[in-house]
Amino acid sequence: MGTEKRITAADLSKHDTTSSAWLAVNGTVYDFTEFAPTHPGGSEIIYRFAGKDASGEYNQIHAPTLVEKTLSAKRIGPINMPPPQSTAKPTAPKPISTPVSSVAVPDAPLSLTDKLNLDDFERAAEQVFSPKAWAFINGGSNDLITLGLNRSMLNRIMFRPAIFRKVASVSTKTTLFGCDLAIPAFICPMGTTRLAGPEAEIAQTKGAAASGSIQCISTAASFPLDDILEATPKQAWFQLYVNSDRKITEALVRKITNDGRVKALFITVDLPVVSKREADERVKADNKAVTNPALSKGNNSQGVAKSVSSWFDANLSWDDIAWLRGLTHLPIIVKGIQRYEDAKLAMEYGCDGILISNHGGRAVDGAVPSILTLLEIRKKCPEVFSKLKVLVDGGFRRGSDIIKAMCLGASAVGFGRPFMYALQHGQPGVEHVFNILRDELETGMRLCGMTDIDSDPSPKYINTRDLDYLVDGDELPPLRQKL
Ligand code: HEM
Ligand SMILES: Cc1cc2nc3c(=O)[nH]c(=O)nc-3n(C[C@H](O)[C@H](O)[C@H](O)COP(=O)(O)O)c2cc1C
Repeated sequence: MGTEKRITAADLSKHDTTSSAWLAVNGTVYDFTEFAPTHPGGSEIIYRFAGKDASGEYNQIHAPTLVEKTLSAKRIGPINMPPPQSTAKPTAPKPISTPVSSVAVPDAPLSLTDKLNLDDFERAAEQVFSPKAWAFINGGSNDLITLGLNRSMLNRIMFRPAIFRKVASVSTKTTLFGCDLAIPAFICPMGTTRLAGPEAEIAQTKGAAASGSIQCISTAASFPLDDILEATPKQAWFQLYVNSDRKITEALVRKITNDGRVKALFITVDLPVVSKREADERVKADNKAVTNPALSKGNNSQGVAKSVSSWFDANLSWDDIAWLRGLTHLPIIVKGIQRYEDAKLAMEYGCDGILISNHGGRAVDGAVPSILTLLEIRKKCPEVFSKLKVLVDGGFRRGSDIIKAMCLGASAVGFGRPFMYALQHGQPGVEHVFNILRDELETGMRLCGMTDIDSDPSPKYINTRDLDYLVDGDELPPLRQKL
């Protein structure tokens, strides 16, 4: 590239309109004119940086390879000015102990190995994440009611431990959708992951593999899908947001089907439209340092959540399961089940599984906490469990929480935010979270008198009286043979 003509800052600044929008990203100028209206994060952010260097904003959210791969045909050339010093608050997380970037290590509140539980990761994240990252990741919708209930309801289930059960040796292994799992836990799909740490989904997929588990890759991942799959040694699941342009989704589903490493397809249905996330909006409103007045459409206070959701298809229906089925042979799992009637419909429409989820309290606020939906499905339509795999996420933070869900018939539990907080430490952080969960799971099983997570869990091991009155129905019949 030595002889390539360099673009000057003056050249770049002339392309600051919707009809010619050039942006510099990491030393290279690209023509974003055609791409801007289709940008999943909204066109406004692109236009705001038209004619300018967007590296600071871009790198918080996306991996360097994303623009290189997506817009290689629109590359104009190298820029001859250094990337600007960000005028916004710093947003890249600062590592605590295991450095994941060249940022200086601050006074360490807790080293990685000193972190004893998943809440330790959350507390540390609050200290080291930028305000924007913390608001987006930790936040939920409206008054955070469902966010809080997800966890507090789990805490209202009590164990009924059995004694004299020869628990010296226990097995936490399971198999799901053709994947062997060391514990029945997986990394939930999460978008904009790079806000939490530069290695983002790469660290998550490698960390999951090293721990014998699996990541469900989000449609809205920070890294290009190819990069994540290349880093995935064996197996991954994929989460689908259906694009209003169905052709884009069809190509994507065919691609992941043909890849071979993707073993299951999760279609997310609990967020047909954008939800209201106020912490997120407030931080965004605070961060108006760089604007392009010529292009401003008046409202640039929408937060990360609002802008990322504008490309979702809000017209999905149960009939679209047949459309998906026509595109892939992979197991299809509906993510975002929040009532027993929909669990039954998923069964009737031939889905292979459901993931009970309210998006971690990020969809409609006031929705039933996930553990209660699981209880409701057990009481109202227990037949679902023999036809479908039932997974659950939302507020799970302990190995013992996994046992509670398994006792109610779940096949596996998803963990979201803890694996974002783990990214402070990159891959070692992800592995440490899995280690903690496995250790807590084994200990909890032994203390409850279980030896095999696949066959032992049953309602006999838990007391749900504190929740039962919230769902009417009969006493729970056991699902598994051994009590
Ligand atoms: C070819 C290049 C790009 C691609 C393929 C791309 C893709 C995406 C995708 C898929 C999302 C949605 C993430 C989610 O739902 O969690 C997104 C969000 C976002 N993108 Fe991009 N993007 C590109 C360029 C840029 C550039 C140049 C900027 C900065 C000027 C940018 C800033 C953002 C921001 C800030 C969000 C999150 C929403 C927000 O904070 O308002 N992107 N982008
Ligand atoms: C920062 C963040 C981003 C998320 N992005 C997605 C996504 O792209 N697709 C999706 O289906 N769910 C997404 N979710 C929801 C998670 O998959 C999962 O349902 C939820 O986080 C589980 O709750 P927990 O965080 O309490 O464990 C996201 C959650 C968070 C916290």
